[in-house]
Amino acid sequence: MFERILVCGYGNMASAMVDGWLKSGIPPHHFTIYNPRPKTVPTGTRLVTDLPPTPFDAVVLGFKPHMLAEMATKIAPATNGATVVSILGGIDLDTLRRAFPTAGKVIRLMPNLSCALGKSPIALAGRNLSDRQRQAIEELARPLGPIAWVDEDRYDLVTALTGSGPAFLYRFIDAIAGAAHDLGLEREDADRLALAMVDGAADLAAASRHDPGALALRVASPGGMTQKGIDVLDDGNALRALLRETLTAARDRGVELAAEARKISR
Ligand SMILES: NC(=O)C1=CN([C@@H]2O[C@H](COP(=O)(O)OP(=O)(O)OC[C@H]3O[C@@H](n4cnc5c(N)ncnc54)[C@H](OP(=O)(O)O)[C@@H]3O)[C@@H](O)[C@H]2O)C=CC1
Ligand SMILES: O=C(O)[C@@H]1CCC=N1
Repeated sequence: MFERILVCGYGNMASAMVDGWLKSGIPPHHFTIYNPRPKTVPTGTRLVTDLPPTPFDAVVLGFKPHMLAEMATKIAPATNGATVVSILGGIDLDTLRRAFPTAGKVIRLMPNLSCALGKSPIALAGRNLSDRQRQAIEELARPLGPIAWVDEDRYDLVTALTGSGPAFLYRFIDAIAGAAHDLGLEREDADRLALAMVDGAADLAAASRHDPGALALRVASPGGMTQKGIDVLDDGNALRALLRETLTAARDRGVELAAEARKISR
């Protein structure tokens, strides 16, 4: 188990992870949070604006991918012998290893914001890990949500699905509420009803023995209202095609981010 954890960069994602870890019962004094500008951090964690000279078991990279080269130099001493855990979209294991040559192991961990509730799928990738190292990583990841080890050649696709996915879903909720408003509902009512509908539908899908495709058929009575709406989404495979394009664009941006980081780190 990692006990001395340095979190580098404390923005939207890293703060959601710390919230998830604290909610799971990990003692707050395990966390040192490094951010160049002061931030409000949870009680009992330690905020530093300069890196302390103390060693760490794990260093979580919570900054933006384009900062990798600058940060690698800055935080190098803290990564000596530590497990580096990167949430940086697109940045591959080879680039991370070049950036942190004295780290113990380098791991990719892809969360989403739901890890604050312990409900984010967590994609993991790493190489040549002993059983003990795997176990330590899994113990760190599990409080944030269900974990899956992923081959690196599919990692950007998984990132598009589970890391970026909440943004696509939020857009869907916003769009269906917006459409209901366009057709005559008060916007506030439409927002509230759309969110409650998604909340219940997601819970039901998670608890159901039926897959979402089959559940859709259980909603749609033959010859009824829902089927007419589904026909619009299915016409020319419109929804599926739009989402394939969406995931492709997000996935391919990961490849570009990795290429940009490799250029900088040479
Ligand atoms: N947002 C999301 O849902 C997800 C994000 N990610 C990944 O998480 C990472 C962070 O994204 P996100 O949280 O959205 O971005 P944010 O902009 O919210 O967070 C970035 C953080 O880095 C800090 N920072 C800036 N400069 C430095 C520095 N020199 N040293 C240390 N910290 C610094 C910023 O501090 P300040 O605020 O003071 O500028 C900020 O706290 C990215 O690599 C992204 O790919 C992965 C999965 C999902
Ligand atoms: O937008 C991004 O690049 C990151 C990766 C997944 C979610 N946010």
